[in-house]
Amino acid sequence: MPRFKNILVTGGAGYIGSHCVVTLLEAGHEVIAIDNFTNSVEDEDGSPALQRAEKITGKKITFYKADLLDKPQINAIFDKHPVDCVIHFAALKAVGESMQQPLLYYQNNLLGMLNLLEIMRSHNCYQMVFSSSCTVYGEPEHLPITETHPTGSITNVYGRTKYFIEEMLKDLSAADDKWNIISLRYFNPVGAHPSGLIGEDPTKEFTNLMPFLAQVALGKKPVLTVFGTDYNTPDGTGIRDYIHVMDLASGHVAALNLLSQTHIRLKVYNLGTGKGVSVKELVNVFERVTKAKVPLKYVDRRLGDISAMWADTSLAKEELGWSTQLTIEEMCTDFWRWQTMNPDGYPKKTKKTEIVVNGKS
Ligand SMILES: CC(=O)N[C@H]1[C@@H](OP(=O)(O)OP(=O)(O)OC[C@H]2O[C@@H](n3ccc(=O)[nH]c3=O)[C@H](O)[C@@H]2O)O[C@H](CO)[C@@H](O)[C@@H]1O
Repeated sequence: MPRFKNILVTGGAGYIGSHCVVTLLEAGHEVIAIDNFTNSVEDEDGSPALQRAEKITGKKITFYKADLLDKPQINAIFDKHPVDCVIHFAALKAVGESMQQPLLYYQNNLLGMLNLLEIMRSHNCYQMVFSSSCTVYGEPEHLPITETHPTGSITNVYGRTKYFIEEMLKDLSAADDKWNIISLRYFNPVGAHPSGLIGEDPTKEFTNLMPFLAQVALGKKPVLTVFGTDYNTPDGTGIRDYIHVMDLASGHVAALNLLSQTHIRLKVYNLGTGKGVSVKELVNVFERVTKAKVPLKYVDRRLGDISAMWADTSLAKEELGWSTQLTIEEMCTDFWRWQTMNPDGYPKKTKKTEIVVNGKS
C-alpha cells in the first residue's frame, strides 16, 4: 500500500487527468476526482472518461462535479475526505483563447489555485503535485533544457499563468516549511491509453499537432497545415519533445512516491523523453504506423511558436527514479487506436428535446 492513500485529482476528467487516474489506481491509491467539465466531456452519469478508467482498472473512483472557484463546495469535499495529497491538473489551456480573454485565464487558473491552497492549508494537507509546462521556459537559451534554465519570458497568457503559479509556490514554500510540492514541467503530451478506451477529446477548439494530425488522417479535416519550413532545424520544421501520456502519468506516481518519503519543500522536474522530433518526422512516423495518408500544406511560421525544444531528463531520472519507456511509434499507434475506436470522442450528453405541437408540449 502506498504511503499516500487518498489522492485528490483536480481536472480528473480531462485528457492528462484521466490517464493519471488510471495509473494512480493501478499503483494502489484511492482517487477522489473533481472536474467542472470546462474542457472535458460530461454525460448523464458524470464523466465517461472516468467511467472507462474504472472499467480499465476494475476499481472505483469517487467523483464530484466541482469548480475550484466555488470555495464552499471544495471545502465540503475536503471536510468529507481525508486527502493526503493533491494532484492539480485543472486549468484553462487554450493559448489563443488566453490572449483574447486574459481575465478569464487569470481568474480561473490563479484564483482556482489560491482557493485550493487555502483549503488545503485549513485541512492540514500540504502535499501537492502541480501540473506545469515547458512553456515557462520561453524561447530556449540552450538545449536540452535543464530545470535551471531561466523562466518567465513567455509570449502568451496561458503560459504566464503557469509561470505565476510557480512563483507563488516558491513564495509559499519559503514562508511556510510545512509545504511539500513538486511542479512537473510537461513537454508535449500525446498518445492515449493502449486500450483505446480513453484519450484526448478536447471540447474547445484545439490547435495542437497530434489531435489535428489524427483528424486529417480520419478525413475529418482536409489537410494538415505545417507552420514554418525555415526553422534552424535539420528539415526546417519545428522540433518538440513529445511524451506518451502514460509515461507522463507514471511520472506523477514517481513524484508522489518522492513526496511521501522526503520533505523537499518545493522542487521542479522536467517530464520529457529528452529527444526532439520535428513536425515532418512525426507525420512520417504517424503515416507509417497507421497506414493513413496525411496531406500537408506548408505555410509561414505560427506567431509565438518557438523553433526547437527538448528536455534534459537527468534530474527526473536521478531524483524521481523515472524515465520514459514508450516510443514515438507507440504514441502514434495508441493515439490512432483511440481516434479510430472513438471518431467522435466520448459519447456526449444528449439534451432531451421537447416536441412542441400547436403550443402544447
Ligand atoms: C503557442 C502554443 O500554442 N503553445 C502551446 C503548444 O505548444 P507547441 O507549439 O509546442 O505544441 P503544438 O502541438 O501546438 O505544436 C507542435 C509543433 O507542431 C507544429 N504544428 C502544430 C499544429 C499544426 O496544425 N501544424 C503544425 O505544424 C507547431 O508549429 C510546432 O512546431 O502546446 C503546448 C502543449 O500543449 C503548450 O504548453 C504551449 O503553450
